[in-house]
Amino acid sequence: MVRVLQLKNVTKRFGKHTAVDQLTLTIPEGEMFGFLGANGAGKTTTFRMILNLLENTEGEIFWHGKKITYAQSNEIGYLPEERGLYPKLTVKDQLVYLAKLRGMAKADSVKALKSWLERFNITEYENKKVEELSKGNQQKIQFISAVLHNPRLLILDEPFSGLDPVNVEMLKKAVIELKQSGTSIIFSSHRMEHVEELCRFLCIMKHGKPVVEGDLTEIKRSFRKKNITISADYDLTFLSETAGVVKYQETQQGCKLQIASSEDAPVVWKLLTEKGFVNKFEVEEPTLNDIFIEKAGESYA
Ligand SMILES: Nc1ncnc2c1ncn2[C@@H]1O[C@H](COP(=O)(O)OP(=O)(O)OP(=O)(O)O)[C@@H](O)[C@H]1O
Repeated sequence: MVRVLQLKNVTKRFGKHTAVDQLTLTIPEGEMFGFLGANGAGKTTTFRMILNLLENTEGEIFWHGKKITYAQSNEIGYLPEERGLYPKLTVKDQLVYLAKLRGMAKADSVKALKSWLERFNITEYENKKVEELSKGNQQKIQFISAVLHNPRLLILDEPFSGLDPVNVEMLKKAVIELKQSGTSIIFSSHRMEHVEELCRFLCIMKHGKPVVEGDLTEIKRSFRKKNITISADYDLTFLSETAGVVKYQETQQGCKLQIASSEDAPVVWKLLTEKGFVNKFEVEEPTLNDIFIEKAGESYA
């Protein structure tokens, strides 16, 4: 595995407050890495240190094995959660200017911009001021500004916020294609289903430290199975009162249960079979949302 970026024992303190605490992390090349955490967990602070916008208090950050410097910022694209376009400038002037700051020749940036605008069906906005665009279209422009200079590492913080479902799919497709063409991506989002769909590796932060880290499939396997989907022709509401059942939710075909521990599953099964025929009894892997709630203590349902 080629490592595009490595953080070793990186710490950031603001006065007495430790925002990032001895963080060690590897971002593999050409993969999409989910970087998650509750509000205030230290994600943005970490991004700012990677981008050299903030100095780390302790630890080291490596780019392809060498200490990262400000020069590498040209190889990184950043879509911050706080959007930062100049409202009074036109899309073209602004994006060409930002690409120039990252070392891109004007002719190349104009060409790349036209192709991205076409791809996102917004060619008519090239010479419009940013403030004249809808929120969703501003979001697409901000995305383009992060990718226009063909970065090797792309940091996306809530890239799909404010977009309608059609545009979410459009941006998602663009992100997947960038990954397939070799761009390494750090993806931060509170939308667990997006992370689950897109990321192979992830890290969940809590109070500046990782609490879960690794390959998503392996992470899921290592968590105990606590969700059961049940379908039967008789009334299942008695399960809401059953010991070991933490959550009972009625569905069209029956119910979904969350149990306290995987040992409760055979107990539930026994109770059901005593009552009658069970059409469906499926013990499922936890969702990323379940894992997040358990480990980071916050719900994003
Ligand atoms: N410039 C600063 N000065 C002092 N404290 C800061 C500063 N920037 C961040 N912090 C603190 O550091 C902690 C981590 O903040 P950070 O913005 O990195 O969290 P986050 O994970 O990005 O949260 P969110 O999901 O809400 O964006 C918070 O407690 C925050 O208040």
